[in-house]
Amino acid sequence: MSSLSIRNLSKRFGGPDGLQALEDVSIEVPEGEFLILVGPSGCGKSTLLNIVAGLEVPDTGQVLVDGKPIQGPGPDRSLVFQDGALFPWLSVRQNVEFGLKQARVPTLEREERARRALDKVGLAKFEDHAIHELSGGMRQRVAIARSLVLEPGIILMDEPFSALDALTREDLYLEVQDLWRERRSTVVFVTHNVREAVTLGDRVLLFSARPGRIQESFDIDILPPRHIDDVDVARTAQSISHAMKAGTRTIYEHRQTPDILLRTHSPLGDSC
Ligand SMILES: Nc1ncnc2c1ncn2[C@@H]1O[C@H](COP(=O)(O)OP(=O)(O)OP(=O)(O)O)[C@@H](O)[C@H]1O
Repeated sequence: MSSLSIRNLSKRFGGPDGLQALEDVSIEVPEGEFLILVGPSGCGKSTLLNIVAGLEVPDTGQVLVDGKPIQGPGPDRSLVFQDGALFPWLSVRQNVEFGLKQARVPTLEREERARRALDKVGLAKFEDHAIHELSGGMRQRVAIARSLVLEPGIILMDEPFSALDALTREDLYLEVQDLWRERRSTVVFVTHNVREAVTLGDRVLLFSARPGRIQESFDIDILPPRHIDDVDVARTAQSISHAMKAGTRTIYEHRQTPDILLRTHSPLGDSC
């Protein structure tokens, strides 16, 4: 478990006249917090996660893990992507072992740790399967096992469930809550789905439309385990959605461009 400090991050793509993706974002994530980032499409959530993972370099600002500035990617942080980003030519267990192999962990220990991680996500019986034999939900479980096996202080998750059907997602919400209660990893999780955010998070940070800044912070005090259909979850999600729509409207009105004024749908699509 590690703490994460994000200090005054700004990021622009495409030079001085380019696109300002993030502007002066600062976030303190204490050890063991499950933090969720939500916000309109294109507000810089993935950019922020990539900077924390060490895959992007900010223009200004700093990321510190346990008080020390990061120097690129490291074993203290692992990233779970939307599509799992698994290697199709490797078996399920080989995928989970991959990071351990890179870290030169001895073969027997590697196999043992991979089996334990697969057991935790309910895939013990599938260790020798090929990736193409798995359903979408099973693939995301492999991606989670691959992240857990490295025992990182911080797990970064970028819309890990957005490509899954509703029932599979609901199962995974419960599994993630169980795993997290057991391990208490520090998690930063990006989603478009406000109900998902409230189901999983200790705290939800709402980003403004681009350039991404923190618009509002919501502490989620609903007792776990939470289900996405719980009344309290729905009520809290609704207030976050309202805040998001109000923020987006304010920005649109401020810009006063006709194409934007014509826009009527929610920036969250169907998920809010
Ligand atoms: N490597 C890049 N080069 C140029 N522009 C980029 C790059 N990465 C992101 N952007 C732009 O920066 C802005 C923020 O992108 P980002 O993916 O971080 O937003 P997001 O909030 O995660 O969006 P979504 O919710 O739709 O996934 C977008 O306008 C995007 O097109």
